[in-house]
Amino acid sequence: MELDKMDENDWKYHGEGNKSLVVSHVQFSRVLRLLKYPAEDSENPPQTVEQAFRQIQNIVDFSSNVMSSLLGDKFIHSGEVVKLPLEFVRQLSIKVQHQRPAWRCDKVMDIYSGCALCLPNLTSPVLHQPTHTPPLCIEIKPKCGFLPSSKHVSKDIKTKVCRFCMHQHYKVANGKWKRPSLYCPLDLFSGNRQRMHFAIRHLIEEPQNNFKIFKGGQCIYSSKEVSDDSMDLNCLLHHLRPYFLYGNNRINSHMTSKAVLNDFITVLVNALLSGGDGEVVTDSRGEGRSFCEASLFNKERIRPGSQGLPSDSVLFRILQTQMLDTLDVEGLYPLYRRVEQHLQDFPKERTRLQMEGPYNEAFLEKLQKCPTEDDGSVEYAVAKVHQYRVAMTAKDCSIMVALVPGSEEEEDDEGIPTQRRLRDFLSSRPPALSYSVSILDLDPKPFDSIPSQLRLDQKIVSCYLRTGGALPKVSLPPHAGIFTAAEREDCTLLFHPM
Ligand SMILES: O=P(O)(O)O[C@@H]1[C@@H](OP(=O)(O)O)[C@H](OP(=O)(O)O)[C@H](O)[C@H](OP(=O)(O)O)[C@H]1OP(=O)(O)O
Ligand SMILES: Nc1ncnc2c1ncn2[C@@H]1O[C@H](COP(=O)(O)OP(=O)(O)OP(=O)(O)O)[C@@H](O)[C@H]1O
Repeated sequence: MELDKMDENDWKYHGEGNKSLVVSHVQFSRVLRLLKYPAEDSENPPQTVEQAFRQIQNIVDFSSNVMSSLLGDKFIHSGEVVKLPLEFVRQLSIKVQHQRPAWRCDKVMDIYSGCALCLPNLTSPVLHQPTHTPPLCIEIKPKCGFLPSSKHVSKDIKTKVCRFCMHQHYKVANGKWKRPSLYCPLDLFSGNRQRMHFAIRHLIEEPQNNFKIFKGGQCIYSSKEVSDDSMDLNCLLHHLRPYFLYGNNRINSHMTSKAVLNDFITVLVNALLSGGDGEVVTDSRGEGRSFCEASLFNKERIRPGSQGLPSDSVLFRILQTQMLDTLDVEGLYPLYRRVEQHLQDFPKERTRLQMEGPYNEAFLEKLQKCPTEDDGSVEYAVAKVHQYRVAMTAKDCSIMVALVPGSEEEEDDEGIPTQRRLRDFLSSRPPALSYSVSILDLDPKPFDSIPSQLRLDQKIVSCYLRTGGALPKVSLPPHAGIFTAAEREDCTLLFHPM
């Protein structure tokens, strides 16, 4: 990529979150992630070029020096900061504007600094061998996978119903989403295949901002708008079918929709549990803390067998990092206040305590060497705050699973199709799809955001208690003709046992 010869026509809108907007290159497997600002700041840049550059460099450092050590560097692509011509950025901003979802337009793309993060495009991985069917990439934002056990938790409900499930009530009540999602992160993080299947089914049913599917780099399935009435599941099935035709099905092209979805979810569960030969760790969330009372999964249906995640799987690593939040925001807040007071008294300490970075090894050491007991020191409080911020990042990151079909030209040394291809073609087992797993969106969460996180926590809990945990019936997701009422009761009716 030649930075002095940038042409907006080589880039297209790819997606965005709350803090950044992403464009992808039309030819190469690269994306540019640009900062966003509140629309009211659009006339005056809210920070200088140097500050914007530092903000993005902080993201790179936090990802490569801190999160990658906790999550495993095999999952992480930290990217690099690039300085783009301002005219290119302005033209790009005009070009992508009409493709942006209306509900994200309360923020505008940064057109002043010219700084961006350049990353590999995880939705169109570079292939060693060409395939007729393009890679399928599934993005999951799993959110928090455990119930807090901190003694500082003031409302019992927080130890029974997970934050995501409670938050759904608040989001629907406030119009962020029209319908609630019945996905429960505790099922996804359980390591139990039945529960994971159940969780993914609900992500498909109501993706919100937690689930997207890309084919050949194009988003083919997501919640486009707040008011989106129904996801076209049939259209999704049409896209998925070619990846899951095998054995006799491949010959007569017949496969039921349920079988296609079932195979798709099975492959996804396999990828999420993969990661080498790591031992399976019994549920690290502790006795009684691994089930959310709001999940519709029927516990009695669990077949004996695997419970817990392989220790080198992506889900295990994310969960362990999330669990660095040992105090819950309620227990953390007094420590935040201690640090805040200290910084007011000694402003120069902000640098020594690395409140805004640099995110280097010393920062990682600070949070890893935190004493177990509170000795009243500011060092203890800072270490807990740093741990909490890292946990917040892990609670808000996304997983990208890339599924790559075997190459059609795959041959052994003598030019004969490999045994595996032949076996897949003839057998009644799903064809081998190779997969790779990455984690994205590993930005540091600002120290100053802790008070608003406490306020949001309080609002979510009181909204849930006010409604008694009951969701309005009319707002339940439609099932696009695929999920029947009986299937809602029992996931095993829809999805075959594995
Ligand atoms: O607080 P939460 O759990 O609602 O998470 C926010 C996300 O909302 P979600 O519930 O996932 O829809 C929110 O996502 P959306 O804008 O809703 O897509 C952001 O990821 C936000 O992070 P940041 O402030 O942009 O760094 C996230 O904020 P924090 O991670 O800073 O709390
Ligand atoms: N390296 C990448 N390759 C492909 N797509 C990406 C990449 N990074 C981000 N994206 C896409 O862009 C979207 C927005 O990116 P990202 O989640 O990093 O934004 P954000 O503003 O930080 O999100 P949040 O709302 O969580 O703060 C992602 O959901 C994903 O679909």
